Amino acid sequence: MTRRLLIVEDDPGLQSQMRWCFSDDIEVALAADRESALTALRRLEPEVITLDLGLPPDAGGATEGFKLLEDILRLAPMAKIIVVTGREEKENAVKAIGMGASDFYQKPLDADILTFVVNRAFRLAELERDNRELSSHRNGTNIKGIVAASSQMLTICRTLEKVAPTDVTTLITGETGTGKELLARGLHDLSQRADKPFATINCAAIPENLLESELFGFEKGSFTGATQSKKGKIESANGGTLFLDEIGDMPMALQAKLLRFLQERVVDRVGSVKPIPVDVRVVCATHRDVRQLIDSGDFREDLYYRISEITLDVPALRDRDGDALVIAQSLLKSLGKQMDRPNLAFSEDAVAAITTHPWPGNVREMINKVKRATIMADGKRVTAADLELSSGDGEADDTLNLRQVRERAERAAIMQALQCCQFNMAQASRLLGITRPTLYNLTDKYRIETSAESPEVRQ
Ligand SMILES: Nc1ncnc2c1ncn2[C@@H]1O[C@H](COP(=O)(O)OP(=O)(O)OP(=O)(O)O)[C@@H](O)[C@H]1O
Repeated sequence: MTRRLLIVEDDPGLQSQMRWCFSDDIEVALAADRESALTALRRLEPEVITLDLGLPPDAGGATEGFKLLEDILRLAPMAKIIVVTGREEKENAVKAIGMGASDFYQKPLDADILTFVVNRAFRLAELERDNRELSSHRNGTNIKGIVAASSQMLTICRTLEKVAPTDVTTLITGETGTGKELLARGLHDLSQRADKPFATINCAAIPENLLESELFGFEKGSFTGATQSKKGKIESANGGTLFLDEIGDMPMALQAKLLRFLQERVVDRVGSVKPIPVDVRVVCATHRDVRQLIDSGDFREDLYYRISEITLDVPALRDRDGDALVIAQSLLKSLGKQMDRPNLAFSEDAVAAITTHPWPGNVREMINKVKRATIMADGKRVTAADLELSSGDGEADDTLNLRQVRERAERAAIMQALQCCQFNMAQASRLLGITRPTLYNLTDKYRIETSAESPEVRQ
């Protein structure tokens, strides 16, 4: 890959001396003032810039150089800037480093030292780039099954990774299908309890009269039909994690019993007076607004404080910037493989529809739609109609602001171009009419996978 260097120097003699310090494998652009430097910056997108602070109209001072430094830091924050100063200008060099320059070089020119400093800056830029690529390939998270690119979801994942090794009782809230159960499993998998049981109980799915014995177990003869004693879910999770799904639907009478368990860490089986100590980590989830349930008298406030030592509020899919498309791509890939239809790709109208649909059923709704589309698609293109979505145009949310609209359109166009070119960056950048470095910057910005090998979604 060609390295690109911008030399900003107003002295023509020094310009050509510096130019000849670098071999052919470095593409060099020269600029003698702020304006031409900014033009070259946009055109070349250099990884490294040498910047003489003494530029016209203040060739004897450094005001113009500092203004340019600020511009570059704003326009190309990843570029490595080496400020070039005179012997007596140590203070300016220190100030420039403080502002964000990565290194400085003092005149008079010494070819060996200059090439050394510049090569070191290139190396640093490359390492940082590799690092960014690695973290985007890691898909930003260590949580199995979670595909996420949005800052909203990545923040949740980072918090979860911190909370997982502790034993704090965690409440996960969010709309249906947002991934609460997946995150609860993630908490378990990343904890020291990972090789112990993960027991789940859905408090809304079990009739009230059975829930108590399901949770706490029962002794033989404690009720008609109890022909032998049985452990409850809490006991069966001993050593591991107990996941109480839809905790907001737990009947009041049981809430009191659960509270006692959380306080004393013993269970009383139905029909027994002998408390049994149990060591479990408790994770709860609900799609309901627990505060409202407390206000309406349907949920105990003291229990709420017990279960929400840490709360993770999982945002709806429509509120995560860019996740819908990344998850849809991942689903298409894994479902395509499962259904023996590899190499399926979304058409332009499908990309637009995925990005603008509000996804009231969140990822679960998306799984159903992509599954259907994988079956229905003719040829290799999956259209909005295959997904049973209208094609996006005119459907955009009224609340969208111009920046969001622009970003969504930009992301959709990039995804489309990458798919058309089988993720060949050079071809995709030509198709989009931008330079390859710009395309890399945009894929970094939107955390778009730049290879066809994107991670997969579990169903
Ligand atoms: N970020 C994600 N990446 C990939 N798959 C996801 C993601 N979030 C959820 N899923 C998938 O979506 C489906 C629904 O997720 P999950 O059951 O965890 O949601 P939930 O919030 O617990 O739903 P509910 O409230 O209805 O119980 C699952 O198949 C899950 O694997």
